[in-house]
Amino acid sequence: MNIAVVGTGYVGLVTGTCFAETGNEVVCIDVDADKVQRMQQGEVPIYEPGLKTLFDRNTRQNRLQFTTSLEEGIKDAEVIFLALPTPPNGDGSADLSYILKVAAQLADLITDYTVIVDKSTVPVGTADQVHDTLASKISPELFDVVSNPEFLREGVAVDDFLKPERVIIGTESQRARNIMERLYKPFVRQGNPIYFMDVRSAEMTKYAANSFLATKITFMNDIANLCERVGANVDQVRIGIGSDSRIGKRFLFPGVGYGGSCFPKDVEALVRTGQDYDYDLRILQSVIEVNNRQKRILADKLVQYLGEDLCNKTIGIWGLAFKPNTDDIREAPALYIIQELLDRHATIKAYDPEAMENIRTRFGDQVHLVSDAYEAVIDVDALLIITEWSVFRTPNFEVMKSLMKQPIIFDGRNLYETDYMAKKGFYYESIGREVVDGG
Ligand SMILES: NC(=O)C1=CN([C@@H]2O[C@H](COP(=O)(O)OP(=O)(O)OC[C@H]3O[C@@H](n4cnc5c(N)ncnc54)[C@H](O)[C@@H]3O)[C@@H](O)[C@H]2O)C=CC1
Ligand SMILES: O=C(O)[C@H]1O[C@H](OP(=O)(O)OP(=O)(O)OC[C@H]2O[C@@H](n3ccc(=O)[nH]c3=O)[C@H](O)[C@@H]2O)[C@H](O)[C@@H](O)[C@@H]1O
Repeated sequence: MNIAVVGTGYVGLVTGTCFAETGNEVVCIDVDADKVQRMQQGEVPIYEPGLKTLFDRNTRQNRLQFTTSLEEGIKDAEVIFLALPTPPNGDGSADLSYILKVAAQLADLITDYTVIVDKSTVPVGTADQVHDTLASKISPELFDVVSNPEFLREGVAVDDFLKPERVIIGTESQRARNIMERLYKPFVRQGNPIYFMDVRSAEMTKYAANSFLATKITFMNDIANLCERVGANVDQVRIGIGSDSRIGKRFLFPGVGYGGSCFPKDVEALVRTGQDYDYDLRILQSVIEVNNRQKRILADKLVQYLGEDLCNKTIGIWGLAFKPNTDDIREAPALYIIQELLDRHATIKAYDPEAMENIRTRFGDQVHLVSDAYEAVIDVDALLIITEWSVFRTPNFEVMKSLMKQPIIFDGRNLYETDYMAKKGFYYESIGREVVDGG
């Protein structure tokens, strides 16, 4: 099938590449000329495990192409995926201008029946707006607008796309349904379902899923903070509740708050949708509040221990990306923690396996970026662990102790056993567990 994907970010590029992998002819379109040129020259502009292999294979076989021209890109397309940004407006609502602008452009270009797919995360009613935008210029016979929200996670995006637990397709058109089914069949071979539903339910499913997951994490962060106060260990509590299949083991890891380009904006946008319909989503309002507090918790712990003024202190940081296996720093807790430390005049040394370029763009030389984890602890007064990259899980603590000015660790991801850290001679604070002082 001929497919066009508009927007080649994390979602668009993975979507386009994976559809090429199953034999479709895919053209990816982006307004970022530099990005398009890099992709045309064989460079994958984002870090996403497994993507490069698929990208190379499909570009080599000419099933995956790139252009800045919408007109050229959609020329033969039966299906056009919109994988465009939907960033938050000032009031928390989703900015639909990217989507509606492209929809208006498509209205001037479509001449044969085409399925337009909202792949971006968009509020309930957006597919109707896209439909109306097109219908203001061309006959509704010439297109259907489908909602097909994406559930991939960054860091495992290719795997998630190739083996989705479910595919959600919102459409009332049998013709569009048949086309979408044909497209997705290769990905649901293992018996995972495609759920067809009405467009508004599909749009709502995406926000409900992200908001539920954000709530689950935030609930655990709240419980963790209480565990610290009552002398319980949140890791044991997590195992204790997670073995109840009604609760489930996954997404119960407490930490430094959820970040990323989606949970924060999507929870805000759903609250906003509630307000638009005179309904207060009170649980989600609390989730936002608790998460904002949690993002600063590691800095708060540090300040409580080392004092308010950090001007003569050097702080090491391990992990800058909002989660492991990505270079993405959008809404990463590290951004908030770094800003807090800078406001308190600390010197910062930081290491992340993939996200340092993005941090450099954001903070310039205010943060000393170093080339490995051990370098980031040389002469530091304390180390903060913000992202749970595998490389941080079993470091040589003897070497660390010899390099650090003081053996003090604030671990936002509970990577180590507290008893062990005490035995190794560290002052060690983590999330929802006892503080130990082996010094
Ligand atoms: N990043 C993720 O893990 C997931 C994101 N989503 C949703 O998917 C959508 C896209 O997200 P990302 O891929 O992360 O965004 P992104 O910001 O990484 O990529 C968007 C791309 O669209 C391009 N673009 C902007 N205007 C354009 C135009 N007029 N024509 C062509 N290209 C244009 C940009 O240059 C950029 O390359 C958002 O709605 C997001 O909420 C959904 C599931 C997962
Ligand atoms: O709509 C989206 O963009 C995507 O948002 C999330 O994916 P992603 O943001 O890539 O990453 P997650 O693995 O969900 O992690 C999000 C945040 O929650 C945090 N988290 C996650 C799990 C956990 O147990 N604890 C925890 O603090 C992570 O550290 C991270 O900051 C969802 O998991 C995807 O299903 C969805 O498609």
